[in-house]
Amino acid sequence: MDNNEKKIEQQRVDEVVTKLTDKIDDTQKEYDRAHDETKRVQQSYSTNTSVNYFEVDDRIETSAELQQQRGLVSRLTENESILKDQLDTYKQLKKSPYFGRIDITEDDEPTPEKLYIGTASFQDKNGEFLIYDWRAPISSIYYNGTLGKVSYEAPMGTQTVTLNKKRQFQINDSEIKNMFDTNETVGDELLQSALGEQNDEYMQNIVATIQREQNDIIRDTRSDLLVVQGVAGSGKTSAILQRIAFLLYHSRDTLEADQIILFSPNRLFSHYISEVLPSLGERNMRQVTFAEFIDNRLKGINVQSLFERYEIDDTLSKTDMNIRQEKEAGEYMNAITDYCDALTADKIAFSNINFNGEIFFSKEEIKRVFNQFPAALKTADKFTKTKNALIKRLKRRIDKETQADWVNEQIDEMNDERYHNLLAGKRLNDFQDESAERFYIAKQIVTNRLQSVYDAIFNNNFVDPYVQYDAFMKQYTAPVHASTEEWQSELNKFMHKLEFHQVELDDAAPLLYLRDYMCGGGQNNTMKYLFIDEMQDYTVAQLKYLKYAFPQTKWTLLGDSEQTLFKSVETPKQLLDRLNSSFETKHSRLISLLKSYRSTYPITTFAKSILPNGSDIEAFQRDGDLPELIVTNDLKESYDQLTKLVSDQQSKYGTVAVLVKNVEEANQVYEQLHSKVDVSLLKDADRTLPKGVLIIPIYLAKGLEFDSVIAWDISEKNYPNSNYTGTLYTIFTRAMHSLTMISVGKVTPIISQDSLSSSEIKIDHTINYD
Ligand SMILES: Nc1ncnc2c1ncn2[C@@H]1O[C@H](COP(=O)(O)OP(=O)(O)OP(=O)(O)O)[C@@H](O)[C@H]1O
Repeated sequence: MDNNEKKIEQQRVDEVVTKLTDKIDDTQKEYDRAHDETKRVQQSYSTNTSVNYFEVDDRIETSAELQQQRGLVSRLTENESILKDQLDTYKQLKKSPYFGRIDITEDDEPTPEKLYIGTASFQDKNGEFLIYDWRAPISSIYYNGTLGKVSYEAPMGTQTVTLNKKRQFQINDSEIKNMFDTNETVGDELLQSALGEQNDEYMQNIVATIQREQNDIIRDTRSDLLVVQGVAGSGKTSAILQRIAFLLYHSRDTLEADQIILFSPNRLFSHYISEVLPSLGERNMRQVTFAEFIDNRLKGINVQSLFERYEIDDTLSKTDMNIRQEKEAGEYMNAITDYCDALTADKIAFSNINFNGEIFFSKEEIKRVFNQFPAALKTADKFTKTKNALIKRLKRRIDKETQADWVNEQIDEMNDERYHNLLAGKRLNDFQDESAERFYIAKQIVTNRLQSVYDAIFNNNFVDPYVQYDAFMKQYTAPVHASTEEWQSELNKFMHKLEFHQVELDDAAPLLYLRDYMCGGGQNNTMKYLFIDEMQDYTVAQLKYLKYAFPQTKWTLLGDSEQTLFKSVETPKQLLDRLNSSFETKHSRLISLLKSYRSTYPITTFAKSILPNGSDIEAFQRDGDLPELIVTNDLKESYDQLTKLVSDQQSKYGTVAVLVKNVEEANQVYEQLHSKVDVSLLKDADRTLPKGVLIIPIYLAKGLEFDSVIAWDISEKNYPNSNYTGTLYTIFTRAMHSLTMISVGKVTPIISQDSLSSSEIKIDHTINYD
């Protein structure tokens, strides 16, 4: 591209930057004013709270006034935070105002228009768009269209225009570093440069280089079940995050970030992706791991985590596996639905509601209440009616208790501040006389005291879900995958573990479903979108429970069936069949991503060579060193090699990870290394990635990436058969620029002669196949 053209573009960048600078100054002033105002109101608020409360009228008036002031403060704070967000956006734009330009002509408008596309929109004083937000309807042309006639979806329907030019920019610190004209979705040059960079603690946004098939995922607003099967490094996680940013923009009047929930594979991952949405000017969605979600709903019980389960997977018997399969299937959940629907009062495990060590509502009383409702009602409806009836009874007992001596004593001894707090929200005219006010205060005191009884009713704590689940299992006959005796011993195991407050992961979703479905609770109707990353790690039973728990959400599921850990790899078709049979949706869509962007060409080519269907995977053309395999004679030699390797890689790359099979191996490697080189051992509870070389069990590294990966001990002993193909594939594909493998003795058969002949790697010791 000629220099003159670049000069003209730089001039435009300069003009936009000048306007942005003015805008930043104005917004800063506005922000300072807003900040002062908030401070002023807050100060007067705290002066007001110190007025005296001796007179009844004063007390109530003060309370009403304080309510008003609280409202004002919260409005001002909100305004301040909007201005702060705007300031941040303008400052970010100033560094890099845009990354794309499209020249278009509309059919009825002969003069071409130049539109510039960036991470947020920016208008000048006359309302003219100097930058279009990448999520604006017209910006989709940038990602989708090749030159010529193109169409895009706008609020008023499909629009068609002619795309005359597409230009890409790399602008750093207000200066154009590179620019290209292209006819492709987003040309290779920019992508090469983005992917060639070294990794840091946080994932980056990819809005400047979104690829066409990723754009389909990001901009889909029709599907209520969107399933993305994407190979390792194909941008699934990136696509979800940009999709969330897109949805927040597209439905900005009706959708808030906290109505979106993402189930992420582990806590490190949550931290890793935490900067993407803020870098696009959006708030983060809610994020939770499945284990956290379960723990929250089964308080007081220690639910086995997926990670704990991985650790013992090797030791399980065939029977254990069969039973697990039984409980993970959709049919098991269907059986629970049928069981709950048919429950009668005498089959329900009611329990007493206690207060202060004494029975407040006995289980017999609760059962009688339950039994008075028509048999034809659904079990959950009977539960709701029972709850309402119990709450009525509780209220009657509260009213009676207000006359008790202890209550009168408390009121007489109460200090002004507490009295005032109990009156919060009340106005002067709300009470006829002082005794009405005293009754109100007494009621507050008793209600507070009996809060735990109310909570017990509200949370359905008058039924024992564990006993009920046990009863369900007892009557559950003819398991498909296990014999009657095996099933019986499973029942004993469940109750035995429960004594120690433990529940296995396979039981968690069925148990929760039984509890919630039976009582009609545990549903969140405010959540509008649900995302699951690494969907291959979820069982159908778990997905069904989530479907029950979030009934109003649209679903986006992303995963890679090849990255299944510690079990044999399932084909995408099998995975999909499982999903399709448990989701009854109107608009479902499957998108496959076959191109892998994360790793260099040699690494992807090698990684895919170990998969049975690896040839479908397309490696992005990015140069790099060949993966290296070091085969040693014994453990000592391996540790020596590893120590050398760690120091060497550390000097070359920002992030280096030694990926191992499990915690035991991680501990052993750490023991050997930590006195010689700077290494950190990562555990399940860790939320952030420390600097230096990391030793990580593979299940904690899911979804993450590192400049350099050292795959520890990929020997036959450690990875004996194809059950581990997914595990090794996941390890290899965490590497962006460098992959080194160490094998203590004979190499795993997963790296077969065939796989070696279809890819190129550097081997420092002959592999012996016999
Ligand atoms: N269009 C793109 N432009 C720039 N970088 C991209 C693009 N698509 C993917 N990448 C990069 O490729 C890497 C892999 O992306 P991501 O983690 O989203 O893939 P994934 O499919 O979730 O991977 P995995 O399943 O292996 O965890 C990231 O570094 C991401 O930034």
